[in-house]
Amino acid sequence: MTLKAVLIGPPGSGKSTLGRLLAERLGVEYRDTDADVEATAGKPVGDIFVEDGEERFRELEAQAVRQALAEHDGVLSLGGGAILREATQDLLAGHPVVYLQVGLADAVQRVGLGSARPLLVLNPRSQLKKLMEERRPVYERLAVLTVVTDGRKPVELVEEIVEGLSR
Ligand SMILES: Nc1ncnc2c1ncn2[C@@H]1O[C@H](COP(=O)(O)OP(=O)(O)OP(=O)(O)O)[C@@H](O)[C@H]1O
Ligand SMILES: O=C(O)C1=C[C@@H](O)[C@@H](O)[C@H](O)C1
Ligand SMILES: [Mg+2]
Repeated sequence: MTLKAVLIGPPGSGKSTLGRLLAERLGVEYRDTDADVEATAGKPVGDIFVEDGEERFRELEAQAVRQALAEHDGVLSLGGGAILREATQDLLAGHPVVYLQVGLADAVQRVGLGSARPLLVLNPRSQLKKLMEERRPVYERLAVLTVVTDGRKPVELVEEIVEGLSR
């Protein structure tokens, strides 16, 4: 078995939600680098940001992506900012990378006002807008398939991914 899909996109694009559903649909294992980092650090992503800093989180994240790409068969969802590291961008070449695109309105609605996302604690709307604008070119460049998720149901999106990757 080989890696079936790597999901990338900003917070709220649905990487974790669709990743789980896609893996179920394909009958393969699901893995999420945010969960891998939390397991390694022994604490939630938010606590790593606060106690150790974003740089430390990015270091752990880069290692988690490297390890997952080397050993995981199935569907892999990346943390929203994992693609910022050049080494990670290089590692993703040749993999079935799917960019989950989402507009600001839907993304804001989906992430809500919860504080589980450390980068969005202060003024989530403007933080999200800035982050999405900065990252969009990277997401687009790395993807072999782009799926527009606004107003679409997760189950429909999973079918679109399966179809898009089989072409
Ligand atoms: N297509 C969709 N339509 C409506 N709600 C959605 C959709 N996709 C995801 N959601 C909801 O949006 C929220 C965020 O989704 P999810 O956690 O999957 O995003 P993520 O891309 O993994 O974010 P992060 O980068 O923070 O890990 C969840 O509450 C989820 O149920
Ligand atoms: O977009 C980001 O930079 C992040 C997204 C989440 O998946 C987590 O990896 C963390 O909250 C940072
Ligand atoms: Mg997620």
